[in-house]
Amino acid sequence: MLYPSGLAELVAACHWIGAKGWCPATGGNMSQRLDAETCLVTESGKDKGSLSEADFLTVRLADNGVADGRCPSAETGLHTLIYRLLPEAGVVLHTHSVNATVLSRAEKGAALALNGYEMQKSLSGQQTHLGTVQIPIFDNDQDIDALAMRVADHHRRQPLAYGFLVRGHGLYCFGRTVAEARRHLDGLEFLFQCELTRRLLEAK
Ligand SMILES: CSCCC(=O)C(=O)COP(=O)(O)O
Ligand SMILES: [Zn+2]
Repeated sequence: MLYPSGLAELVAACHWIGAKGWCPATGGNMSQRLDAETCLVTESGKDKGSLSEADFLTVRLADNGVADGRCPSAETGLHTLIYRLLPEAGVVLHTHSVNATVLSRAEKGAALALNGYEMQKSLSGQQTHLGTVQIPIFDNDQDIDALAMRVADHHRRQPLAYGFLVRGHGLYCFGRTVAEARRHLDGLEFLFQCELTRRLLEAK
């Protein structure tokens, strides 16, 4: 297979994510849009911190179909949903960090509200710490189609930006490019760490 030029950058981002400890065991999955109809998605069950370009499979956005009989991520339906809903999305990163996993359970509401942090400006379009960034939280579900339907319903009422949490599971985040998705992931993970620490300190 001829790999697209941007894929090396995504593989490097996966290695960085692995080094950060945000994809323990075989957790997490990553993807990159190829065009209006297809994307590349990581093969299921791999260690996402030590991927190579050969570990990405071409998947159809319309029906999650794969040409060569290999098995893409069990959560492929969430990646393809994001590309269908957001034509500007070019890269999706899904991680299982401790902070995203714990905070998504500690917050019982339907969204995590982040405000007062300078690092909110790591998210495209955010210009001040005075605004509130709402990261939606969806209850986890082993039925990815059902989870994807809830995400799609939410998007129709309130368009997704940056990403969303899945309760007790992890973070999905996205960007137009690898660099933007990576900045969003780094920024959100920093904000999760701050918010979790703040809640712990203020609970005393
Ligand atoms: C131990 S990981 C459980 C499945 C999961 O949530 C995940 O992100 C990895 O699934 P994949 O099929 O993409 O390897
Ligand atoms: Zn997962």
